[in-house]
Amino acid sequence: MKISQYFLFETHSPVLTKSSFFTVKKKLFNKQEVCAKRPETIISRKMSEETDVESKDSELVQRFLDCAARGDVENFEQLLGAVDIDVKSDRGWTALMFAARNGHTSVINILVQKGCDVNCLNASGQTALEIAQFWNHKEVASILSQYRQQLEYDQIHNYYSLNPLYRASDVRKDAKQLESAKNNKSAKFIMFSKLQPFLITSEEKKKKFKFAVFTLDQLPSSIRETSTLIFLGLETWDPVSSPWFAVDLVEGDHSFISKYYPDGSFVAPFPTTMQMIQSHAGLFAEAHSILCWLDKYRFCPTCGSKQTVIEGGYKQVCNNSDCTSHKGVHNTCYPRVDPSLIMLVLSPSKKQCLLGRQKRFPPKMFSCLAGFMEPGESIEDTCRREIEEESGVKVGRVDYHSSQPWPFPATLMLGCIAHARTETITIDKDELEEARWFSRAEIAQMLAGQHPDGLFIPPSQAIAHQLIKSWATSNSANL
Ligand SMILES: NC(=O)C1=CN([C@@H]2O[C@H](COP(=O)(O)OP(=O)(O)OC[C@H]3O[C@@H](n4cnc5c(N)ncnc54)[C@H](OP(=O)(O)O)[C@@H]3O)[C@@H](O)[C@H]2O)C=CC1
Ligand SMILES: [Mg+2]
Ligand SMILES: [Mg+2]
Ligand SMILES: [Mg+2]
Ligand SMILES: [Zn+2]
Repeated sequence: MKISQYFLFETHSPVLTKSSFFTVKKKLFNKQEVCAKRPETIISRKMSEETDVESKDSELVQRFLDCAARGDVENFEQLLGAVDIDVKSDRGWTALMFAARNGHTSVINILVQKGCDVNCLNASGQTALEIAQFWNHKEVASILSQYRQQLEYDQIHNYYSLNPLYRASDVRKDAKQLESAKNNKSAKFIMFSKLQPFLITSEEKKKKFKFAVFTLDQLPSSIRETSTLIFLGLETWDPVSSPWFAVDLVEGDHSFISKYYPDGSFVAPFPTTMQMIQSHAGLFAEAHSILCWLDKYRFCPTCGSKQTVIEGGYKQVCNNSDCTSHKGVHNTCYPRVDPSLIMLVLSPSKKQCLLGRQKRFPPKMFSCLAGFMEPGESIEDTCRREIEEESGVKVGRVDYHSSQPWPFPATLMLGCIAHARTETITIDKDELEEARWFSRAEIAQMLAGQHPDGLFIPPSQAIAHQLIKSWATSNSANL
């Protein structure tokens, strides 16, 4: 039997002595463990590698890389757009690396302007910059190092966070403005049914999905009366710019959809939305999180009464006028977000990083450790607690890296770099199947899809990938 301490609260206020909580000691009986399976959220390896595998096979890719290697600008430009700009050869070499190897400044300039990934690593852990430096192509090295410096000053934007809209909370809080936005001739509407988005294939970027966008005159008036319309925002800060709405379609006649977009379909959000054009992935994150909240919080969490949806789906007010949710910090009325930590743990020597495998991961995939923030915790506390719980490793300093909305349904991933004080690993078998330290060289092989045992990390759309990559590419010469 253990002796435990209890902190006392009375109607939400802590019972305090002069300087501390008033505590009582009480015998604690054996705690019953309650284990429930989390819903499957497998990051599909197939999705992550689909682009690579298909294009690797294609003759187009060979020609693209070959033109870059030979500095054949004319033919190279013709192939741009037909293949993924960062497509890799079998040894993990990109067009940028081939051009850097042979000092083709003109190809380098084109690739950089088109937004290629200058931080890619090949299977030997080299970036294009290091290849240019090794072969003494000074002009190429100078362009690449300037561009990398510029990137370091730019804000990091993770997938699902690039929402192009100005959210215009002033418009959604004003019933008159909201009504006129719904009737605005330039208004745009995207469709959901049972929390599934209606998507089409992008004409500009084949193999990518985007929303089918409807205009006001394409929308039957009955839809606007029967469905919930979520106000997503305005196209620009200008109040007369086009408003965007997500329509949650109720059961009924949806034939207008196939009339305009016969090739589109309602799809399961995960993992298909990982393959959207980035701006639409941002729209999806906003709309899907709100719709999931409206779907789950149908009654007032405080008193159980019915609620009324207002402010374009961004608020629900309790219909019971005596309900305490109307007073003070009425945070049950607004959409909820669950903060969660995801961290790349560096070994005390900084030469290795810690990755783990959850049972639900596809075979051979390793990722960063992650865990939900608990009430009353700081980011640093959550990070240290989750790492110690899951791996037994003790962490000292924690540095913030970047964040990512993870709209399944409304998690906010806070990405950190954690500095370990110890190395011994003892895994929590409920959470992880395996965890181990990886060297930079091994990470480079995984990033290039060249690990000898076929181990790999999540795709670039996941913040886990970005954390791992940013460590592997910073100072990659020390591999
Ligand atoms: N974007 C990315 O790159 C990655 C994202 N993630 C996401 O990070 C999140 C957290 O990771 P995970 O390792 O699962 O978390 P934890 O390490 O905290 O472990 C999961 C536990 O959290 C419980 N849980 C579920 N929802 C909540 C909540 N809202 N608040 C507190 N605890 C909760 C689960 O309970 P129960 O057993 O009752 O379900 C489960 O026991 C997940 O949403 C996951 O999908 C994870 C890795 C990579
Ligand atoms: Mg955990
Ligand atoms: Mg976890
Ligand atoms: Mg946890
Ligand atoms: Zn209520």
